[in-house]
Amino acid sequence: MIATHQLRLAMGKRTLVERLDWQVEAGECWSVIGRNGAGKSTLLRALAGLRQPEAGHVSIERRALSEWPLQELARKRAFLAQARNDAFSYSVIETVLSARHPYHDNRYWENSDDHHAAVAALASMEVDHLAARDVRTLSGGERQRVAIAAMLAQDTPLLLLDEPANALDLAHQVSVMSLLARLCREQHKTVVMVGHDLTLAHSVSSHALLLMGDGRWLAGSVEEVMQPAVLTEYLDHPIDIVRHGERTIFIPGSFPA
Ligand SMILES: Nc1ncnc2c1ncn2[C@@H]1O[C@H](COP(=O)(O)OP(=O)(O)OP(=O)(O)O)[C@@H](O)[C@H]1O
Repeated sequence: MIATHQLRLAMGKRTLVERLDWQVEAGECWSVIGRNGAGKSTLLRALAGLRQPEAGHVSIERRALSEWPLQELARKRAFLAQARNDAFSYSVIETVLSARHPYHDNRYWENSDDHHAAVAALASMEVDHLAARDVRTLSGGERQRVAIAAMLAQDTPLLLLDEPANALDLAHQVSVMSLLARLCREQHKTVVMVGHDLTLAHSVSSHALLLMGDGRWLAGSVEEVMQPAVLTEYLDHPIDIVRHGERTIFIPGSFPA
């Protein structure tokens, strides 16, 4: 679905990712994990085609990003940024409808399919009751769920999400992450997301990409990669795991007295 080829990302003199050869197949759900500043958001922006890599390239369905016409690319991948800044007054439904623009070839207004997709996406995020509200009046968690709804309404096979659980209460963290896992399993969508909650990442992801922040990286299934010793090295802090029934819970190794 999406792949990187000898990708190099750097910020000034600092190398973040070096020679990343990575393949993500359709239906897989990947979590990108690493310390603050390791380069996770930078990588996600490069995958979305919003940032030029220092070397190498990204391809979607074996075609380099630079060869994709913008409108076709917008039907292929959706991107959830980490932060939002609403400068203007738009209603929630207008915000979600605007995500349908890649499907408007020769027209500038929406049809009933767009409305149906927008309302369904709002309902899946349990924010349909907020449809008429100005986005600037929403709480942080409500705004995040509207942004995810807009992404879902774009109806792309590839979803790139930077910290989707940000600002969400516990119940919504679980429901949003479960929805993403279900989209991969049942609709063969492909998800690449950045997150800091290891337990949540492990419970919904099929694969993980660890970034060290100095160029080094490790990619594989969650069983291979999310090992306490490996995470301890990549996160520079002791990580233990506790088994609870079927679940694996990740905890920081020690708290200072
Ligand atoms: N525009 C910029 N100018 C200078 N440095 C930048 C810029 N954007 C990002 N950086 C730096 O590049 C590094 C990687 O940033 P990035 O946002 O990709 O990290 P991250 O892994 O997503 O971190 P976090 O977990 O804190 O969100 C950081 O050290 C950051 O300070």
